[in-house]
Amino acid sequence: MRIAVAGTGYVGLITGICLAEMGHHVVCTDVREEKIQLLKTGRSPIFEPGLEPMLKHNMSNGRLDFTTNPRTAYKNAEIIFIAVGTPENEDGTANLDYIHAAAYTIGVSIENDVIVCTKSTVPVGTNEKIKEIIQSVKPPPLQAIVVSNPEFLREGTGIIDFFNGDRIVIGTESREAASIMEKMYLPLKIPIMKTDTRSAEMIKYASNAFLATKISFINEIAAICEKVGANIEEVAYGIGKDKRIGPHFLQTGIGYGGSCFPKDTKALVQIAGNVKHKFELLESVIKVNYRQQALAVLKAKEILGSLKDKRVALLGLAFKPDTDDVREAASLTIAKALKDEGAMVIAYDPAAIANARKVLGDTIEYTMDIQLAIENTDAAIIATEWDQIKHFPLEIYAEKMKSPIIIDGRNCYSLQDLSSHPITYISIGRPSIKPYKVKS
Ligand SMILES: NC(=O)c1ccc[n+]([C@@H]2O[C@H](COP(=O)([O-])OP(=O)(O)OC[C@H]3O[C@@H](n4cnc5c(N)ncnc54)[C@H](O)[C@@H]3O)[C@@H](O)[C@H]2O)c1
Ligand SMILES: O=c1ccn([C@@H]2O[C@H](COP(=O)(O)OP(=O)(O)O[C@H]3O[C@H](CO)[C@@H](O)[C@H](O)[C@H]3O)[C@@H](O)[C@H]2O)c(=O)[nH]1
Repeated sequence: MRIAVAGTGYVGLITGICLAEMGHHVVCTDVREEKIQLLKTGRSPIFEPGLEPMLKHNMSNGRLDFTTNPRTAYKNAEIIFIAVGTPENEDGTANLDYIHAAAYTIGVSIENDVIVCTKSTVPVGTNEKIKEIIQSVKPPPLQAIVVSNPEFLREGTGIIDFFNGDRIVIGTESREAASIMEKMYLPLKIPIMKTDTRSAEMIKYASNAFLATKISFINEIAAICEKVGANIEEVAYGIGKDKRIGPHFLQTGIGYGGSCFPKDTKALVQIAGNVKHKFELLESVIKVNYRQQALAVLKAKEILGSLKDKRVALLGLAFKPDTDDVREAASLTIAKALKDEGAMVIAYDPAAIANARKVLGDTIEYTMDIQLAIENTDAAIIATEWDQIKHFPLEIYAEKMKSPIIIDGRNCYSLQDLSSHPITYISIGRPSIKPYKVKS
């Protein structure tokens, strides 16, 4: 099929490249000239495992192209995917400016009947608005059928998720469009659910809200475990064995970040509020997450006293491993809090330094070498469970740090491994090892 994708961010680019890999002819378009220029040279503007080789492969076989010109992208397209951003407004609602602009450009550009398929996460009713905007510039008889097709991929495993998703949701009132979309996805052999547009839009928010709820729930249990002397790892394993609960998304830590859970939970609270429903459960999930992101610095203060002039290594900047994305990452909250306390911060990350620097500037130091990061520091805070951090030898902490104190916000190390090292180790929801008070 001939497919166009609007937006070459995490979702648009992964979707476009994977559709080309399936054998479709794909043209991706973006308003950002520098992204398109980079992509045209076969390089990916984002760090996503496996993406660049697949990009190069499909460009060289002629199935994948990039342009800043929407008319070129949409010419003769049978399906246009919208994958532009829907960031949060100050009041927590979803900002739909990019969606509306993309819809308008589609309306202006199209010259044949087309399916417009929304991958972006959008509040209920948005697809109706998209249709309205397109029709306002391109009225019938030209037909643009709008379909909601929410995306469930995770950053860092985007390609795996595209080809092995748990389900594909197709939301439309048009049987014809649903069957074309179904045919397109059929080779993936992923269960397809066809539903109405509004339910499809809601499925996306409800999925993310539920997953965020699991995380905040386990973080609450972890806080109680610390006080009653239980071990959260044992507890999460024990409850996850119950098939009705399941083992996923029960990893405790310093909270969820990323471009989706924080904004989508807030947007759903607003969506509920708009219809006079106070979503109290989700409001608490969000509150718990703020508390969780503040935890690492509180624990550092408990053990070190004042953080003024203390040198602290911040290990991990990305909101999760295998991505360069720092949007809403706990590391940013931690870095700012440490600076507010007067600490000197040196951060390590294998992929996300450039993006973190855009937010934090030169308020902290950066390095891509863990040994350099921890050298002569008073404490190390682990914010992301990169493999490079999880497998970093404990004896080197003891050797290189001024005082070997690790505050592990992602429970990277097993307590047994710690017991043979002279390290003070504070993690989340588990007993602390050799904690001692350092006089400030
Ligand atoms: N990041 C994820 O893992 C993920 C997963 C599922 C769903 N989503 C949702 O998908 C959407 C996109 O997320 P993302 O992380 O890929 O965003 P992103 O910010 O990484 O990328 C969005 C891209 O759209 C481009 N753009 C903006 N306006 C445009 C226009 N009019 N025409 C063409 N391009 C335009 C931007 O320049 C940018 O490159 C959001 O609604 C998000 O909630 C994201
Ligand atoms: O048990 C867990 C699982 C995750 N996290 C944190 O939760 C955040 C999000 O992680 P993850 O869901 O793996 O990454 P995302 O790429 O943000 O993916 C989520 O958000 C996407 C955008 O909507 C959806 O498409 C995905 O289905 C959904 O998992 C990260 O900060 C993780 O550290 C935890 O703290 N504990």
